[in-house]
Amino acid sequence: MENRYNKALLLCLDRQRSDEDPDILADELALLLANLNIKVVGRIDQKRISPDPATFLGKGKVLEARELINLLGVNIVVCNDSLLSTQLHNLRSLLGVEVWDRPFVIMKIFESRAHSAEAKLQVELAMCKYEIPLLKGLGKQMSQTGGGIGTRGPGETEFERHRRKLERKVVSLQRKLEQVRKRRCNSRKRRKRSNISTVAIVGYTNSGKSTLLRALSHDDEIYCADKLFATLDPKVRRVKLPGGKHVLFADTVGFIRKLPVELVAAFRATLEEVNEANLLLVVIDPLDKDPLESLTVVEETLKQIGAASIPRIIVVNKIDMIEKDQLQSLLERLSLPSGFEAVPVSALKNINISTLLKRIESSLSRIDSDVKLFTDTYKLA
Ligand SMILES: Nc1nc2c(ncn2[C@@H]2O[C@H](COP(=O)(O)OP(=O)(O)OP(=O)(O)O)[C@@H](O)[C@H]2O)c(=O)[nH]1
Ligand SMILES: [Mg+2]
Repeated sequence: MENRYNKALLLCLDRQRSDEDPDILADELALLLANLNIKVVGRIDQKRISPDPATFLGKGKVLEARELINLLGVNIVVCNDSLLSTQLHNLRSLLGVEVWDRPFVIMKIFESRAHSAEAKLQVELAMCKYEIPLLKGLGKQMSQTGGGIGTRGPGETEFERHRRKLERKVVSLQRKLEQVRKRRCNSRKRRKRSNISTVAIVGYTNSGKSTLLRALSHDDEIYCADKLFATLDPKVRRVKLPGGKHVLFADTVGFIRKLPVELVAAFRATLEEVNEANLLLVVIDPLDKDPLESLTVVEETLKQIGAASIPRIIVVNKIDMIEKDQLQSLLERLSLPSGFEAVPVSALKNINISTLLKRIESSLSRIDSDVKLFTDTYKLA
């Protein structure tokens, strides 16, 4: 776990877009950093339509940041958005401390959680893909300014050499991951042949997906924890539904606002499990600052990975933690935009799990009969 840095200053750009609440984004970034044992000690905000191309926030705000860094003993600055290579390196040299952006923070957490060979490969690929564009142009910039960051850094050729090394590594990692994809693809094909339906459990990170898999499968070995991205090696469990039919429940890697594209691409092998599911359980955490906005993020990510058209059941989890009227109002707010009826449960306290199983069973049989109707019509045509 990263502990070289422990006191962070946030640089927050408020683009004033209605779908982005700057406070939610900043609080979430602080939580992400807390998962790396880094404490946020200060925050600088700026309302701007777009970031400053050279320094992310404007020059005045960067000077303000420099003062705060000295005053508060900050050793890392974190921006609440993606940084371009120029912005990253300018900020590092102007502020004199390490600078990260939000995608990098998420990748550092993934890196710290990756234990299996497959998860490690996927995170390594994402890291390389993230680093390459940051190195592009840096060599030129360094040679023009006559050195590296500060006065000592490597010159153009060294950056170029490093970039080429990373590019070769990407090719070799992609080759290895292709083998993983093929293996997973074959096991999915076997499952399909055995005619067993798969239900994927998706949702925001820490919403209780793995706990729900535990409750559905009665397998206490499944790893659950109060931390972001606890699951990077999702498990699949076979469960008997009340009517006697068996299904497979597949846990998945959690989603988050602005999940780095490099990670989505690298975790393709894992995320393909979602694409091929017959039904999705979309888990919502009512303790979230804005559960509906989190649901929108999940829906957008599902679209991004090509799983938007899979039928789904919304599962409002952790109902043991909220009042009845709070739940009622959430259920009402959910039914309108999503058009799906939601099932309230507590995965931890085993509340309403049997109702959920019945709902899953009836949804699957409806899907089966729709597929049959489609196939029969197709055969007749
Ligand atoms: N009170 C309460 N806590 C719950 C419930 N379900 C899950 N939790 C807690 O929420 C935290 C996260 O649970 P996980 O099941 O690991 O969440 P996840 O969605 O798999 O998280 P990631 O794998 O990190 O994306 C744990 O501390 C669980 O004990 C619930 O129904 N009630
Ligand atoms: Mg999990």
